[in-house]
Amino acid sequence: MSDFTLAALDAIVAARAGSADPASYTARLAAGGVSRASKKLGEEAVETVIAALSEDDKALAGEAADLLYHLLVVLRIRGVPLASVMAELEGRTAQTGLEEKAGRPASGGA
Ligand SMILES: N=c1c2ncn([C@@H]3O[C@H](COP(=O)(O)OP(=O)(O)OP(=O)(O)O)[C@@H](O)[C@H]3O)c2ncn1[C@@H]1O[C@H](COP(=O)(O)O)[C@@H](O)[C@H]1O
Repeated sequence: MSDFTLAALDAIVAARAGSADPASYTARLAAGGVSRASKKLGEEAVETVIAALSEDDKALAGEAADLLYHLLVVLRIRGVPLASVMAELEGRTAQTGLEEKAGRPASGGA
């Protein structure tokens, strides 16, 4: 299993979105603004659904990768840190009391 993380991809997206490199797809997408990037995100979401319903596992993994990448770009353009999304997910896990099953110690306290 790969050690590559969403946080590592987010760091790459941050660096590329802030660059003026004309070869960078991320830079071009970020320069296009939230409207264009959100449209791309929607297209990737639809392609992921189609892959889930009618394509093989490799195709689904590819579309899911496109979807996560474009989501990170939209979050970056909007200035919403990935950490905020992870904190939201962590909070939901804590609410259900399943932290230990997720491989994390319970947060303790009362
Ligand atoms: N993970 C990705 C990634 N996933 C998808 N894509 C790009 O997303 C685009 C989506 O494909 P489409 O066919 O829908 O889009 P398109 O027709 O090329 O583009 P549009 O004109 O429709 O916008 C492709 O150009 C892919 O290359 C990505 N581009 C970049 N990354 C990561 O970002 C890093 C930096 O990339 P650059 O910004 O290009 O240097 C890379 O090293 C990767 O780690």
